[in-house]
Amino acid sequence: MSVETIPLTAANLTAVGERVPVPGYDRDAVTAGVVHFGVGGFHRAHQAMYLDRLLEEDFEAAREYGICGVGVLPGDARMRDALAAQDRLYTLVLKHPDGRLEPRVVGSMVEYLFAPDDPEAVVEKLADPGTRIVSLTVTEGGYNLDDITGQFVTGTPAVAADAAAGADAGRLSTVFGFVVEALVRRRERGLDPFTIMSCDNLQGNGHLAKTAFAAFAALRDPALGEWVGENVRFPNSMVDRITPATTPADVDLVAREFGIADAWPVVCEPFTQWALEDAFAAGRPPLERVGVQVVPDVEPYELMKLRLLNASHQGLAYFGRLLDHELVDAAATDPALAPFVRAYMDAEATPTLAPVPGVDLEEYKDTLMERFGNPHVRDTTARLAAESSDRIPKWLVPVARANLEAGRDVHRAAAIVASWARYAEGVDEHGEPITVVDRRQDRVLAAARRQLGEDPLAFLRDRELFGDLAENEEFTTAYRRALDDLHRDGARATLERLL
Ligand SMILES: NC(=O)c1ccc[n+]([C@@H]2O[C@H](COP(=O)([O-])OP(=O)(O)OC[C@H]3O[C@@H](n4cnc5c(N)ncnc54)[C@H](O)[C@@H]3O)[C@@H](O)[C@H]2O)c1
Ligand SMILES: O=P(O)(O)OC[C@@H](O)[C@@H](O)[C@H](O)[C@H](O)CO
Repeated sequence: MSVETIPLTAANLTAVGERVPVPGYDRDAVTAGVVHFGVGGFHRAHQAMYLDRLLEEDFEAAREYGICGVGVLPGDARMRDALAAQDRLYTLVLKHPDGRLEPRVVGSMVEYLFAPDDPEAVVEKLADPGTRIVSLTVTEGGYNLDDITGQFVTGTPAVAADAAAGADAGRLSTVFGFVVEALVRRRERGLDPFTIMSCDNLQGNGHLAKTAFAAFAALRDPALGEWVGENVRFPNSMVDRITPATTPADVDLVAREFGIADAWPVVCEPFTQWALEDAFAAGRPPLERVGVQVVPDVEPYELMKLRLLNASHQGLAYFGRLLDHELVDAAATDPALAPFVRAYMDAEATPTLAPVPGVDLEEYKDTLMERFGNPHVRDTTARLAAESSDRIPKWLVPVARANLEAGRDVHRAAAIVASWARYAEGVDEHGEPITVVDRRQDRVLAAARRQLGEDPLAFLRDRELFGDLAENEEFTTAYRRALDDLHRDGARATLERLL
């Protein structure tokens, strides 16, 4: 028997609350002290969920830390419209491995601004005395840093245009332009700067954010760059919760299972973790009360997560697709791929890690394999294989480099890079096209094709992605062998040999 769906809005919350848990706190009394750039699936499954939990458990401590989401890209108009129609409420559905669904309506986002509609409003929101934290999930590429030099890339057209626009807010379009102009206005008005909190999957995400924002500010005025570097705090963090892109099937599921009409719910795994450096200038919510690990040094947590989880995701992505797996759980339980990924974790990633306080790495890896294998999350190998050129250099290449320096084995990391090169040829093992989604798509595809001709290491020669790995004989031998095997025998036989 189907029940009539209730549109998710603030006015309907009592009725919705008879079907799923909803905020029990007074959302009208929540003010937005956190401005978040990059309101996608992950932010809504993670930071917004923790703040919602805190609002529920300790309203007085949290009420000034509601969220104002900001979208700066044209594609964010969809999020603007979806959230506007439902008073910034959305349903978060945890998908347990046994099939159980755990829904909750999250209420911590109380404002949303679409920057192209009114750029000045974004700057003024940031400059508002009530804004204490500016958080970011703008993807790995969003920091605009050169992978080799680590320097901010000043020549990107949007960045150059924002630097030239300066205080003319109407012409701003990047996160750098908005945030730096707001910092200038705060300084002029005698207000303390806010804290900039990166929640992207980057090692030293706070340090990298500092490099990027200080360098952008220096483009406007070198003294301003120094001031940002010296006066703004940038906590590092490790964030974790596997959150696939929402599909139309998820929208249907929320309507069918819970009777809620939600244009853009979020689905994710039940696991969640956030290790956060306690480095806030203008106050912070007591997130430790809702399970966040507030620690003095985040680096061991970051390295553990990026090298075991995210780099293993790269191991699952290309081999998985070449084995015809659309879904990550199928890739992660494939009898040829699962032991390969686990062997990469054990033999190559783990030796590069320092002990992590309170974590048993063997248990952590067991849990990862279980998380990858959760059949209900329905994460896709296509999601994991997108933007490879932002991911492989940041997560996997550092593992290979550390092992080469220590004289340890690198053949599994080399094989994962080879699987990316094979994938980037754009054709699968049945001759069907593979759609490569990457901001450096042209370059990557061209290198993969060149490699099929006269130069077998053409793909690896991109120094921006791989540094000098193409000159390392141990790495190139393993890489060429894996690639030759992939071409001659296919992914399954290659994985079997690698074991
Ligand atoms: N999805 C996950 O499982 C997960 C888990 C941990 C961390 N993360 C981090 O969160 C990031 C976003 O993941 P998601 O799943 O929410 O993706 P998503 O595609 O759902 O959302 C990304 C958001 O970032 C915005 N964005 C992208 N590039 C930008 C730029 N250059 N400037 C400003 N905004 C930009 C987009 O407009 C969108 O709003 C990841 O790149 C990763 O660093 C994701
Ligand atoms: O989202 P990205 O681009 O950083 O990377 C893809 C996945 O590896 C990532 O989203 C993981 O699912 C996530 O990091 C789990 O916490």
